[in-house]
Amino acid sequence: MSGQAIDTNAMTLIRYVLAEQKKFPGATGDLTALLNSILTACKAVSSAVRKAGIAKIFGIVGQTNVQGEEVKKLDVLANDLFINMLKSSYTTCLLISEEDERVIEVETDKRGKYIVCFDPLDGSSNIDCLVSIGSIFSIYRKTSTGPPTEQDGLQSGRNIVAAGYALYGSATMVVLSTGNGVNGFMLDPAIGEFILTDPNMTVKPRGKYYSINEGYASLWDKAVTEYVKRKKYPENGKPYGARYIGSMVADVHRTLKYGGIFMYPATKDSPNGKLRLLYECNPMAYIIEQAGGLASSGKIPILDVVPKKIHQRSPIFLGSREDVEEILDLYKQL
Ligand SMILES: O=P(O)(O)OC[C@H]1O[C@](O)(COP(=O)(O)O)[C@@H](O)[C@@H]1O
Ligand SMILES: [Mg+2]
Ligand SMILES: [Mg+2]
Repeated sequence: MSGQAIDTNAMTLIRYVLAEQKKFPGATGDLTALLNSILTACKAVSSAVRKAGIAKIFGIVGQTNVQGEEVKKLDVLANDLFINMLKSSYTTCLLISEEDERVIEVETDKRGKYIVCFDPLDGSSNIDCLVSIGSIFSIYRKTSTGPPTEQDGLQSGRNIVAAGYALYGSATMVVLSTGNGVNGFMLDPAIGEFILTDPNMTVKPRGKYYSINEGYASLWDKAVTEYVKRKKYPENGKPYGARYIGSMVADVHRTLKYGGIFMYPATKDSPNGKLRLLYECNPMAYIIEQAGGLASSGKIPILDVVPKKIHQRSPIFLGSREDVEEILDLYKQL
C-alpha cells in the first residue's frame, strides 16, 4: 500500500488519472483512455440501473416491448456497454467477461496492449428489489507477441495494472487503484463527473462486522464454522455484528469503509466457492491489498493464484488484516 498527497480540490477521476500518468514521462496515455472508457460504461450502466424499473414498464429493459421484440436485460445491456466502450477505446486486445463463455478478441484494427477482465453487473439477484449492485474490472498488459489468445488472460493478479469497481448504491461511486493506493470518486449526476470524495482509502486493521451467507452454514468446513462461532460467542469482548448483502461489490465496499471481514468460502457442494477469480476475486483482492488489508483463498493470497481457466472460482476471505489473519490461523490449526 502507498498513499500519496493529492489535491482534493474538486478532483475528478480523469484529472486524477492524468496526474498519475504525468509521473511516468514515457506513458502513452493509453491507460488514461482505457480508464475513461470504463468510466463511460459505468455512467451508462448507472443511468440504466436508475431507470430499469420504469424502463421495464415502458418495455425498454428486460421484457418484450410493444413491437413484440425481445429487449435486453440489464446484465446483458451492461455487458454490451462494457464491450462496446472497451473495444472503441482502441487500447484493448482481449476481453474476459462473466457473461461470455469464451474470451473476446478485439478486431485487429482496434487493438491496443491491454487486457480487461470484468463483471459488468455484479449482484444481479438484487436488481429487482433495488438493493445495491455494481460492476468490477481489472486491467492487465499483454506480455506475449502475436495475436491475443486465452493464455494471455490467464495471468495472476500480481500483474494487475489497475483495478476497481463501480457501486450503484444510494449514490454511484467508483473505487480505483492504479497501484498507488486506493481512491473513491462519487458520481455527481448533475455534471456527469466522478469527483474525488474518498482520498487514500485504507481498511482498518480490525473491524467489528463479519459477512458471509449464513444460510450455507451446514456446508462450511471446520475453520469457517469455528471462526463464525467465535465472532458470535466471543470468550472476551463483544460479539461482531453480521452484515451480508449478497452483492460482492456492496459487501466489499462496506468492508473497505468500515473494516471487518467478507467471506465466500468453499462449501461441501462447491469446493472452490462461488466467486470467480479473474473478475470478482482478483480486482477486489487488489483493492483491499492496496488499502492495507488482506485477501486470501484460505491457503495463499488471492493475487498469487495462477489461473488455469478464465471462469475459475476461488474461496475468498478479505478485509481487515487482523480479522483475515484470525481465520487463516484457524485454517492452519483445523
Ligand atoms: O447468493 P449467494 O450464494 O450468497 O451469492 C452472492 C454472491 O453472488 C454474486 O451475486 C455473484 O455475482 P453476479 O451477480 O455477477 O453473478 C456476488 O455478487 C455475491 O457476493
Ligand atoms: Mg458478480
Ligand atoms: Mg455479474
